[in-house]
Amino acid sequence: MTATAPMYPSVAPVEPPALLLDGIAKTYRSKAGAVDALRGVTYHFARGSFTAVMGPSGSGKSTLLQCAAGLDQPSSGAVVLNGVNLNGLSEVELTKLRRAEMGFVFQAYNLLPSLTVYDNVALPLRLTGKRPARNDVHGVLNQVGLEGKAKRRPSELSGGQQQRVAIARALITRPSVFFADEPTGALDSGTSRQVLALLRDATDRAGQTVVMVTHDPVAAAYAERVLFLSDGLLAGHLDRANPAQIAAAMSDLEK
Ligand SMILES: Nc1ncnc2c1ncn2[C@@H]1O[C@H](COP(=O)(O)OP(=O)(O)OP(=O)(O)O)[C@@H](O)[C@H]1O
Repeated sequence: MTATAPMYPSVAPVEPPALLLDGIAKTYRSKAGAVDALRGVTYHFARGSFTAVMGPSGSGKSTLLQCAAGLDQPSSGAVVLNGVNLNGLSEVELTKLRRAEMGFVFQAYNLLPSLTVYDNVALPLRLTGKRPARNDVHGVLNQVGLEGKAKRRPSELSGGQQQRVAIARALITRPSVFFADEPTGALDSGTSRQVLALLRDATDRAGQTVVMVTHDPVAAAYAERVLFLSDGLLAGHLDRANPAQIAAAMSDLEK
């Protein structure tokens, strides 16, 4: 594994990174005491990159994703998305930015059970006040291989199909950054491959940026870079690694 020096560009890049984490730290305080979940993480995620984030349980992966997506605030440091510092935004501005620029794919698909597949996919556009074009909705359903399922309800679909609806819903706004937290955690290996291929495609064909937290070395191998977190800090990275190399690095970290 290669040590990950803070990836703060020494020369100004031609365009800002899709996502910059600038020294983010997060301390959770409760009656039981304080937990330093992140202890100063600096990293830039290049536009069009697919990065997996791995690390032992409790190393701070979910906290990193939550802070990066503006769902939680770091205790210190800054998150900058497409040149916009999230710290300076009001809750309303943050919600707007999230709806316009970010897509979310979680282990739990978070589909609305009473809506059809079509309406679930169209929802993010309706939330931004736009009238979804039928062709766009059918286009993303086609892209995820579910063109025949538009009128179904989520409960009538398999887990893998539901996750593909969730991906279609994330694709419809053409977000610049996708955040995925264990997107294949509940899926069998064949279905996982389809879902990961869709995320890979988002970076390769559409230049979108994917940040994916996973425990699965096979899933992580779809990313060109795997970042390892340990105890709230970046512990290193692997580039274009295969699942065996990723698993070996993980077991070293867990020793
Ligand atoms: N809301 C919270 N309040 C207090 N402590 C928290 C909270 N959320 C997370 N933590 C603590 O912060 C640390 C990092 O947690 P986090 O969930 O980010 O780790 P993780 O790497 O995603 O773990 P896992 O792989 O088990 O999901 C852990 O010690 C955890 O117990």
